[in-house]
Amino acid sequence: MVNLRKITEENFIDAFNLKLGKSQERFVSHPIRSLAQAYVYRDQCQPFGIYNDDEMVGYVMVIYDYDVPEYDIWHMMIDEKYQAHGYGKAALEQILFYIRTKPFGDSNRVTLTCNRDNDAALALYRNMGFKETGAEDEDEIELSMMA
Ligand SMILES: CC(=O)SCCNC(=O)CCNC(=O)[C@H](O)C(C)(C)COP(=O)(O)OP(=O)(O)OC[C@H]1O[C@@H](n2cnc3c(N)ncnc32)[C@H](O)[C@@H]1OP(=O)(O)O
Repeated sequence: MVNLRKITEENFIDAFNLKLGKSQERFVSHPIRSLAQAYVYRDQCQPFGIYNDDEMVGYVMVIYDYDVPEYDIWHMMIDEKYQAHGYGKAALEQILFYIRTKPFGDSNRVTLTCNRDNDAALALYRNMGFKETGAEDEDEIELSMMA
């Protein structure tokens, strides 16, 4: 069963060892880089390992933007050998459940950006109810929903 676990000293090496497909590396920062950013934003974000039972199969970070305010989903990835097993969809449901607990502040708005060529991720987000906001930055388009 898919579950989220906070990144701690117990599991950060497992996050370091997650692998993207070669063609996917341009779509998302690897957890190593993401965790460096998580340190910078440590008062407003939570990085998670995505688990199937006790096995780490992916990674994601939730960060609160106090200026909007809104919750943002950053750097979501499923290890290439575990993709297309339903883990991404199940993890996204868990992420929205976490955001509904409003861990950093009072907003139901959830936003992410995704490369316009990333068909798999765009299908996942659109199926979950995310809609384009019209904002874009180079190859990244912004999508948003109310949790
Ligand atoms: C905000 C951001 O972080 S954007 C960056 C997103 N991350 C990446 O691009 C990293 C590389 N990709 C991945 O890690 C994964 O492919 C993810 C996270 C996008 C999806 O995770 P997966 O576990 O593979 O997806 P899962 O098996 O749960 O499928 C969920 C939906 O995604 C879509 N999908 C998954 N794989 C594909 C594919 N190869 N082609 C098209 N659509 C796909 C489908 O809509 C699918 O739903 P369905 O099975 O009901 O049709």
